[in-house]
Amino acid sequence: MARIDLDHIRHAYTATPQAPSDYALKEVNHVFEDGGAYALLGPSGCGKTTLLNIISGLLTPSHGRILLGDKDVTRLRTEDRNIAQVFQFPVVYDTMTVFDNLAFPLRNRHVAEAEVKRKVEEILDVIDLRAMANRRAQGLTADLKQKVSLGRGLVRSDVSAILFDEPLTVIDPHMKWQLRSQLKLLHRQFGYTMVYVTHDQTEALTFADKVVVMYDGEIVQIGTPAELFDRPSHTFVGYFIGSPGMNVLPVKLNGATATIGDLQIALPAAATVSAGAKTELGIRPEFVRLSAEGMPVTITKVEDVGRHKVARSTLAGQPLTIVVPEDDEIPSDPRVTFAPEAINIYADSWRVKTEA
Ligand SMILES: Nc1ncnc2c1ncn2[C@@H]1O[C@H](COP(=O)(O)OP(=O)(O)OP(=O)(O)O)[C@@H](O)[C@H]1O
Repeated sequence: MARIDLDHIRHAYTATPQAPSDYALKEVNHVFEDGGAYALLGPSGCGKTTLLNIISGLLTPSHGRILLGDKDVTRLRTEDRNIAQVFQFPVVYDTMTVFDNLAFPLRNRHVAEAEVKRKVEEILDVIDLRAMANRRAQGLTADLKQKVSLGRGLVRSDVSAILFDEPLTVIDPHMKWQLRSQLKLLHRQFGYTMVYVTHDQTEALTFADKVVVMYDGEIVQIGTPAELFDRPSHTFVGYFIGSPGMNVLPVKLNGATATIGDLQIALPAAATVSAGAKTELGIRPEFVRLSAEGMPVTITKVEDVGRHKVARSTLAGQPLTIVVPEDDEIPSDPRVTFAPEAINIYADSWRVKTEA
């Protein structure tokens, strides 16, 4: 396995890009560590597939270099990059048996037949298809075929990285969870470098050690699920991760005080921002406390979602979502306080350090 070095990568699909908006990838300059499990997460069109295709070699970036380990592979074809790929839809050889499909990448590299057998049987257990090993792939359902594709991606242990492009799209919902757990287990066992594209946050958060959040052609944060939840680097991360997403309120800043309308909110420490920046305060609905004390809110709607209630309200004319513990009553004169340690401050959408 190898680390993946994305060295000032930019990509435009147009021949003569000029404005930043001409670039599907604006500037990606990050390292994916050897043996890390990374999920590329972001909304449709943010550039996930473009980045994955640049790593795999299906696409050559307009600018920048890509290194696998110490080797510059920017100009190498996919076949010469030593990576395994699993796509959204199954790629199997219909006339071959399930066993032979899995054995194919190994036999292609002249692995000894005893080792082929050992490895294929191990993978058959992972994808739970041992009973079908001798069946032709042709007659299998789409989700079984996709399991075979997944297995083929996992069968070689000498690859630099394994890339997955929304591989569970065609898999039954209850199977998805099982396969995801299996992938995670395999990752722990063998230490593969894995990059997994998805637009599903549950899938990303359960699969990956590090989630790479992309937005509008940029990586806006790489972090553990906890880091993305507690300290979103960009307001988009706050909004995209978590359900409901983070509240983002326009505020004026003065040292360690944020002002919204006539209300003042004490910050854990002073936030320094450049003059003229758009300043906002982020607070997750879980850390807004509804009480008899604090800043007055107007509750507009309460949704009971089982484990807790979600109250939609307005604070100084701005929308504010509050997570209310299931057994708590909504007070008749509702007020809120913000847990100070859970407050994040943003200048032009990027987080500003406020820790003392
Ligand atoms: N072959 C192409 N030619 C021109 N533009 C493209 C091409 N492929 C992608 N794009 C554009 O590049 C941007 C990024 O697309 P990309 O497919 O990488 O996003 P994505 O995050 O993978 O989206 P999705 O989740 O929908 O697959 C989009 O604006 C898309 O329209």
